[in-house]
Order: sequence, then C-alpha cells, then structure tokens
Amino acid sequence: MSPITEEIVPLVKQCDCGHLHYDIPIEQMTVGCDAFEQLVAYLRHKRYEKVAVVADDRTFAAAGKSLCDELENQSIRYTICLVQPDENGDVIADERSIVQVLLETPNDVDVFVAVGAGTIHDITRFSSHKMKVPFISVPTAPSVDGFTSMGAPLIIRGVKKTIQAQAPVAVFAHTGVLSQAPKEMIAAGFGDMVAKYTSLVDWQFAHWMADEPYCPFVHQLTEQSLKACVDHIDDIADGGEQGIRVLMNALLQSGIAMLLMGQSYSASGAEHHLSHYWEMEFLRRNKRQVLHGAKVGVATPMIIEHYQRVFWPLWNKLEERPKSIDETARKRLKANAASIQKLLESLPSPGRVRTMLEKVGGAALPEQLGIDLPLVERSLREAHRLRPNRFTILYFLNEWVLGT
Ligand SMILES: NC(=O)C1=CN([C@@H]2O[C@H](COP(=O)(O)OP(=O)(O)OC[C@H]3O[C@@H](n4cnc5c(N)ncnc54)[C@H](O)[C@@H]3O)[C@@H](O)[C@H]2O)C=CC1
Ligand SMILES: O=C(CO)COP(=O)(O)O
Ligand code: NI
Repeated sequence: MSPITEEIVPLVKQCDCGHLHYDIPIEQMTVGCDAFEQLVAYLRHKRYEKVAVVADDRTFAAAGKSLCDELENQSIRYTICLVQPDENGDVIADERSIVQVLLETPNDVDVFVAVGAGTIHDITRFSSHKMKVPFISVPTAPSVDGFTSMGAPLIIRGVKKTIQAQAPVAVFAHTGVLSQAPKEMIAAGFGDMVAKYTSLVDWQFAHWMADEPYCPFVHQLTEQSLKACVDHIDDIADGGEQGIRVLMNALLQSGIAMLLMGQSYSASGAEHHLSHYWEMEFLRRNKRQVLHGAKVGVATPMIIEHYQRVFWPLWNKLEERPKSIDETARKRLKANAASIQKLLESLPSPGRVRTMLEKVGGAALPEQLGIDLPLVERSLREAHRLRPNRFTILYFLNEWVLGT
C-alpha cells in the first residue's frame, strides 16, 4: 500500500453516501527513485513470470529500456510491444493500437506493464482487461490523472468514448523519469488538475438538478488534490522533485476518486467534453494531437467564462422563459437556487486560472494550441452531446434552456 491508499481505504469504508464504491485493487503504489527495483520485487512476490511490456518509441527510450534491462538482469521473461504511431506521428488509443497489442501479446501472459503516459495506459488497461490479465502502471510523465482510474477513453470509429475496464494492481512511478519528462507534459498534468474546478461544479450541479450519483468523500478527495497543486504551484513550475511528487500524487489521488465511483464524474465535466470534441476534429483534419491536459487546461477558464456570461444571466431570467424547462427542473432549480449561486461564485476567475496555467509554462488560450475560434464556438454548442449521459451545466444550458 502507499500513504494515499492507506489513508483512503478506511475512509471509504466509513462513507455513508449510499452509492456503491468500487474496491481499490492497487496493492502497491511507489513514487520514488527506486521504482524499478520495487517493481521487480513486486513481480517476484506475485510470482508473475511472463510479463508483457507495452510502450511506444518515446516512452521506451524514456523508461522502457532501463526497465527491460532490469528485467533481463533479474532473468524475468518479457515481451515488448511498441505501439505504432498513426500517419501523423501520434500514438492513439484506438482500434488499431488495441489490435496490435492483442496480436503481439502471448496468450499465456501473466501481467501487462504499461510504460508510458495516458495513451499507453488506456490501450493497456483495455487490452489487459479483455484478456482477463492484471496490469501494472509505470507512468513516464505526470501528464494525466488516468493512471489509477478504471476507465479507458478510447477513439472508436473516430468517436471518443470511455469504456470502464480496470485499474492497475500496482503503480511504480520513477521520480527520475518523471522529472525528465518534457515540460509541456508537466504543464499538461497541472491542466488536467485545474480542470477539476469546473468538473466538480458540473458534478454537484448534476446531482442537484438530475439526481446523478454523488459522493461528498470522492468530491473532497478530488478537491484536495486540486488544492495541493494550487498550493504548490511554484514547486510544480520549478519542475524539481518536490513539485513532481506533489503533482504526481495529486494525479494518482484524483484517479482513485474516479475509480471509487466507477465513473469520471469528479474529474471530467464540460471542459473535458470540449477537449474531446477538439481531439476528434484534429483527427478528422489529420492535425498533430495536442496534449489532453493542455486542452482541458485552456477549456477550464473558457467554461467558467461561459457559465458566468451565458448561463448566469439566463438562469436569473428562467421565470420569464416558462417553456424552456419542465416543472420538475424548475422546482429543483428553485430549491437549489442559493446553493447553485454559491457554487458558481466559488469558481476562480478565468483570469486567475489562465495566470496559473501560464505560470507552469502551459497555454492559456485555445488559439495558442491551434484551436481556432469557429471550432471553439461549435464545441460550446455541440460538445455536450459526446456524453449524452453526463449532465453538466453546459448540457443543461444547451439542451434544456436554449434547446440547441
Ligand atoms: N483513463 C483515464 O481516466 C484518463 C485518460 N486520459 C487520456 O490520456 C490520453 C492523453 O495522455 P497524455 O499523457 O496527455 O499523452 P500521451 O500518452 O498521448 O503522450 C503524448 C506523447 O508524449 C510521449 N511521452 C510520454 N512520456 C514521455 C517522456 N517521459 N519523454 C518523452 N516523451 C514522452 C508519448 O510517447 C507521446 O508521444 C488521452 O487520450 C486522454 O483521454 C486522460 C485523463 C484520464
Ligand atoms: O480525462 C479524464 C479525467 O481527467 C477522463 O475523461 P472521460 O470523462 O472522457 O473518461
Ligand atoms: Ni482529463
């Protein structure tokens, strides 16, 4: 166990929110410079003899090679699958990558080891789950909060869908590898955390307005991770060991929060839907991908702005638009009016979020990432449809109030 899971497990047992919480299958979580030695000891302890390492060219160079050397030295049998990039040079968590992993993995494998960032993890998470084999996580960059979650956001026939699969049985994050990761990936990890400002607001709103399952403990875990990153923004911007540890632990904890719900409510709201929409559009246009955390980072202040400029004035006038929402929704809005107002007021200003993103070396505006204004505007009208079962303020605004 790790300090994170040691603290969380007993608290989950006490949680009385009334919702099912998934068990945390993660037996060991190491964030340190001896991560690879610990991984080998774990493999021995579990008697995992046939290991399938999944990486891509870059993550193999960053960590896979030295990990495989260690396996070799310890006479542990392994195969390597280097997932191929697409025509644009991007490794994508899609059908082709999954089939490659399934084809290149022996049927009698004991355990998978995902050596990479978010994409390699999701490919491995899904493939290992389908083969009914556990997987071990070796993050190569603190770029997303998906290492410990159970969902695999995949591109299937060009559409980004999240399929619940499995969480890793152990995580071995090498601090030496993480601090050598490209600076943009560290900034992206911070962006994925900043996105929790709006995802948590959307989640709370969804609970009040649409009775979506909600858990205050999971909310608190996520908020705590966000706060740790904001409080240590200078360390994260420095890129030193202390900042990398804070960021990585926050990302791992937010992933566990998702895992507990078996859903990404806590970590992914309208800002993520914009990002997914842009990602799909870039694939259609054959444009090089932009890091997930960079996209959700710039989408966060945009969503805050949109809620303040569009939702708030309309919400105040809902009484004058009797046809726009039904009676149940109107009653719920009335009952929660003060809380919703407080919730929106709790959000930081868009300017403050942009300043934070810039401080860690990230982009603050979509155009800096090559996301043009017409695409931004279209996504604000349509992105919520990517997740028809995920209620957000954007969903409410577009489907219930404006009827777009
Ligand atoms: N499962 C979940 O709950 C979550 C999944 N995600 C998913 O994760 C994906 C994005 O993952 P990211 O980590 O942003 O990017 P990524 O995994 O696509 O990696 C981007 C690039 O960075 C390279 N890279 C990774 N580590 C490196 C290192 N140490 N040195 C040099 N290059 C390195 C990779 O080879 C790749 O070319 C998206 O598909 C997103 O939807 C994001 C959050 C949560
Ligand atoms: O990126 C995520 C959390 O940071 C999860 O995204 P989904 O909601 O698309 O699974
Ligand atoms: Ni994310």
